[in-house]
Amino acid sequence: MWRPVAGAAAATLGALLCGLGIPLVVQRIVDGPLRSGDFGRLPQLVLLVAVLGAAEAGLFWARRKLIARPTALVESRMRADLFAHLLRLPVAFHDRWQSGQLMSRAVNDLVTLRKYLAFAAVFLLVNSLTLVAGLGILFTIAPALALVGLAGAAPLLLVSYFYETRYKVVARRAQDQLGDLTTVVEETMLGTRVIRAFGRSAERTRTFVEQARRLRSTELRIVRILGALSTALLVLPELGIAGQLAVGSWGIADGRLTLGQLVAAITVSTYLRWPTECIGWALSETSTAAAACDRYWEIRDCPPAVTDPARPVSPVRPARGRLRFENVHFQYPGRTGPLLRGVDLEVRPGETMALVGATGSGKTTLASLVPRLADVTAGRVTVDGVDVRDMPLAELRAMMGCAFEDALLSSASVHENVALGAPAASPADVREALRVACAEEFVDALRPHGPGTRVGERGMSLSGGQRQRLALARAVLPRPVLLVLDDPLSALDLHTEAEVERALRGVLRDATALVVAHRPNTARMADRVAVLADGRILAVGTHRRLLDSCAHYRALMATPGR
Ligand SMILES: Nc1ncnc2c1ncn2[C@@H]1O[C@H](COP(=O)(O)OP(=O)(O)OP(=O)(O)O)[C@@H](O)[C@H]1O
Repeated sequence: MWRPVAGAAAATLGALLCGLGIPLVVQRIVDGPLRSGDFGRLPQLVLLVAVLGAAEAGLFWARRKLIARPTALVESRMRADLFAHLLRLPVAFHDRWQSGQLMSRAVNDLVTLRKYLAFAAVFLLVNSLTLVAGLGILFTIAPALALVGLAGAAPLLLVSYFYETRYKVVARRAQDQLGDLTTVVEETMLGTRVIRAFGRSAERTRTFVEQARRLRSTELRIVRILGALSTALLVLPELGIAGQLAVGSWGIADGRLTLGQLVAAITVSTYLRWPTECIGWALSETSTAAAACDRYWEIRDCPPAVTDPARPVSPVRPARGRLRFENVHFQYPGRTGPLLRGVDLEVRPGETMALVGATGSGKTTLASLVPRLADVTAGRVTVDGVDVRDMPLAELRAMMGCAFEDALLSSASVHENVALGAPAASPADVREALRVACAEEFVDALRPHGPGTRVGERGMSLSGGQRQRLALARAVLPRPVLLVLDDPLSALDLHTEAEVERALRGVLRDATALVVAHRPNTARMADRVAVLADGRILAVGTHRRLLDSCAHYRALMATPGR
């Protein structure tokens, strides 16, 4: 990768040197043929100017071609790395961060970085070298004129520093505001049903316009800063050139300078205006790229909370599926006090345990500790006696099937969605899972391709109950030893619920299952029920026995809608 980068830098340097060579030939023409009237060598010198000009253009073209591939590679590698990292970060991280901010970092900021590496960084390096080389040439042509030019350009350093510090702050603000704007668009598109149903379209539009207005005013500020900077970059060298003309004319009158020296010096100075301007632009791009880098590393530096163990312990083979929570404590970062404070619970091999509790009591959280979507703060969760934190993550997750309340599907086909956890599954396997989840009939009726039909973004072309049945099919497809189902029947009508229940019983017989349950029907289906209250297991028993012995359970089951 470094070869094309070095090649590109060499090509740019060569191009700029060709450009700088032209004034030297011009000096020869003015002080030679034009002065003496002997035009014999003029065609060669003119040809040399043309060759240098053509070489300059050709080398610029080569630079562009050479740099494109490595910078695109850097961009795509960084993006892939960030994406993989995002998937390793804890669920709590994603709950905290706006997805628009993450998207703008994974997409826009990396485009900014690629453009910087492809253009600005190379230009910054090469133009700085050109400036040094140009000044060297100026000094060899006419030291006095070089000093005058330098005096004109020196204040540029101060001016650049002044504007760059301001630009840096505003560039970062613009990138953050772009992230906020992306979030508004994303949330609005995802929540379009709710927004329209509650008549909030006008308000969302106002929010969007307000955010866009803020971004616009920040961008206008950027334009003002860059405008002032580029004016300074244009005017100050011009003043230097004016000074060179004045001092040069005086020198010619005095006989200390030749006309050729003055023309060459002015040509070099004029030529150096572009690198000077370019350095100003490249410095502002450096600030933008630095802000993009900061934003990238802000995410990349977040440590993944759930990682593979240093010394992994393989799950017991053949797995029996004994699931135990031993004195489990859990606290969400930033929350006061633990949510779970000493949960002890055992789910025997092949047993279905329903988990019941008031809203917000921590049922989903407790269930999510099994596939390690989060890790316990204290205590441990074991499968067949092995702490889940000691098992290789892939092996742990391969032995279990999960279905969550929100039944999230991606905009792929039904088959791809169901086979998410078992990509090698055959159409027959998928059909069997669909049968278990009572989804076969509606899936076959999907047009145009039945199970090959795409389900739209987040599966929104399906009803809530249909999505839930597909999520259930996805959980049972690999025939897992352990099933974690978070209220898998909540969006089903009573008739479908009874059907899915019947089919589920078959699957649940072969697996150990922890099922978060809100409805009595789901709880009744379980062998035993655990009641979660105040961060602990209040009671464990059969549905019938708990109805008789546990007032809290009775109250939960009596709540309308359960
Ligand atoms: N990522 C998070 N960060 C901080 N707090 C969270 C997070 N996720 C959930 N909580 C809080 O933890 C508590 C328990 O949430 P959880 O979803 O586990 O409850 P639940 O019993 O499953 O509720 P429900 O029956 O309504 O689904 C709630 O007060 C919730 O606000």
